[in-house]
Amino acid sequence: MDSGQDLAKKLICNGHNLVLTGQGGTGKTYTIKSCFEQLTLLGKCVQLTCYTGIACRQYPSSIGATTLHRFCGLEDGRHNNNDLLNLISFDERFINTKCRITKTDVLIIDEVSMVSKKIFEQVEFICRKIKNPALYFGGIQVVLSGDFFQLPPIRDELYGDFGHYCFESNFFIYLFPHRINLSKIYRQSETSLSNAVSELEKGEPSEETNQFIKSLNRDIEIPDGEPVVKLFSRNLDVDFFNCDKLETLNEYPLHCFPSKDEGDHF
Ligand SMILES: Nc1ncnc2c1ncn2[C@@H]1O[C@H](COP(=O)(O)OP(=O)(O)OP(=O)(O)O)[C@@H](O)[C@H]1O
Repeated sequence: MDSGQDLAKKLICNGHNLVLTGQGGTGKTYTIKSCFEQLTLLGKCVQLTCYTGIACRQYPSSIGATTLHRFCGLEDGRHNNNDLLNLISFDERFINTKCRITKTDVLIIDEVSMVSKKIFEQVEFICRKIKNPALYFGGIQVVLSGDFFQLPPIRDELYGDFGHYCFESNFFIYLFPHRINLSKIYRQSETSLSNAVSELEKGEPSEETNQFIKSLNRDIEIPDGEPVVKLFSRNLDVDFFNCDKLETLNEYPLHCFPSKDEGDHF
């Protein structure tokens, strides 16, 4: 571990709240995994959560990472604080949520840049009311990990979420006096690329970065009829494209494969 990672681990394993940030590839996940192991050895009940299900998969199944929404029973964000508290306190469908929160000593929230102020404050409220009303987060130690230059919170105005960052919350500074930004990039050694990413995410590309990007400009030759991967930023465009492609396959019979998902409701 480098000195930043080592300091982060020491703070976390000594019971401090921490915000761990750093560009992609600086070893945030690596550090969190190591802390998880150490905290578990110390007999702590650690809940590792991510904003998305996909990010949960980067952790081994033995860690049992879940989404933050699942951890706290947030469902799709429709409940206000008191309604959600009532559900978790008295509705038997939320019994697992209540048990999870009650037994948690340490809550790790990965991909924290995507957690909105509204979600952050709702998780704090629920943990406090369920576990210990006298303490923020009910006394649960909280570790936040992520890169605020990556994906921001998603607005959901229907349910009163205006997409503010969690650090805009009034009690954020008070709760997280310790913040470590990891800076050594392990994932790749091409410095021109990592410098470019670092400068572009701040919106301040240097002359070298501009030159580097220009040097990548080239015509891409795609041989006729070769399949190429298309990327779209909206599901609607994906659906249109896929429909179009499916229609060109009409010489093949169309099969439907019905499926039924089963499992815990929450
Ligand atoms: N101290 C270290 N020594 C050796 N390898 C390391 C160290 N720290 C991180 N790595 C390796 O570097 C790679 C990137 O680390 P990791 O995935 O933890 O970065 P990250 O900051 O979580 O990235 P992202 O934000 O993209 O998720 C991994 O293969 C990891 O094993």
